[in-house]
Amino acid sequence: MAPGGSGGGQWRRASTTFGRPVHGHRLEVRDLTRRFGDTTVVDRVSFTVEPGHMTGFIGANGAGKTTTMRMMMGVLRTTSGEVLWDGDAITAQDRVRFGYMPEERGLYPKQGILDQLGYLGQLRGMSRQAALAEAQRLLHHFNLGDRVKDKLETLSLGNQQRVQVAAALLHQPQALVLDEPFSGLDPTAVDSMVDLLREYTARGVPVLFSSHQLDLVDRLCDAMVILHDGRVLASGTAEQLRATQPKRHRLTCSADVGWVRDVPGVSVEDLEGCSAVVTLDDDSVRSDLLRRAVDRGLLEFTDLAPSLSDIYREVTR
Ligand SMILES: Nc1ncnc2c1ncn2[C@@H]1O[C@H](COP(=O)(O)OP(=O)(O)OP(=O)(O)O)[C@@H](O)[C@H]1O
Repeated sequence: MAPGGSGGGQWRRASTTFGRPVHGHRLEVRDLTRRFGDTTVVDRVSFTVEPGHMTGFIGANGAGKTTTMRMMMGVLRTTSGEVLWDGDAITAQDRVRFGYMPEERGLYPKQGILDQLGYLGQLRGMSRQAALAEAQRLLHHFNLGDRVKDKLETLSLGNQQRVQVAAALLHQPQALVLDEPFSGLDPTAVDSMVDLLREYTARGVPVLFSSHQLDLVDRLCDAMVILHDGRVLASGTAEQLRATQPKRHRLTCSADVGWVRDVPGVSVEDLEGCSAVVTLDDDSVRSDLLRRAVDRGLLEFTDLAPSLSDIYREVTR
């Protein structure tokens, strides 16, 4: 993903996700801004959700994620900036083909879930029969196959959440914009939701979802956008983001490694007995450090790849 946007009309070229070629659509926001009164809550936000990329949208409470997603979906007016679909200004017709799970959810508590999903599918242009068939498939996937006649309000909150996600997926959407789809789900429900979303990314569907669950974002995402006080602090694929971080290494010797503090060009992040986590000013420091370590019984010197959660903590510090 290219922070700050990229040229339009390039979506047909293949992009690669973990070596897997993917064709599909690309969803982009450019300089998106929203003010409420004198307060700017989304400030020139730019990022791209590439075809087939599961993109995590993360940031503290109030960072502006929901406001950004609402503008992307056209349910909230932008103050300035634009949303692009395959490089062109997005239209209402494009958005009809999106799957959107809003923060406020929006299904009727007192209506049977299959009935309700069938109706929603029809609103989105499906035949009733096709909508019911797809709704049943999705409900079955979420282990709700025996609850299809129940009213939404009789389901547990986690199960209601699954039905809300099914509603967003019903019409074979070409893009997914999901506001905290994993909140309140148990680990099994998370896994089955992940499986389902991967069906979409495998077909090239760009998926943007917000979450506070950094471990999950780490496990699931091809790319990430980090928002802080309405601004994008970092965005890109996991690989691109990792490349921006200082390289950390674990050094372990057969005796105490306190001496490592005195090696020029070495910064110690953590030290406990025979083991330390260090960063090096540059690559030339490595041979000096290793020479000294060999003299002191070197057991291990390994590169530590930062997790996306580490990157998040680093850039929002
Ligand atoms: N209609 C509104 N009028 C005034 N301020 C608003 C309005 N909607 C949102 N805000 C403010 O915009 C800021 C961003 O809110 P938003 O809901 O987009 O954040 P968020 O990142 O989704 O947070 P959370 O993780 O808590 O859901 C907040 O300070 C919020 O109070």
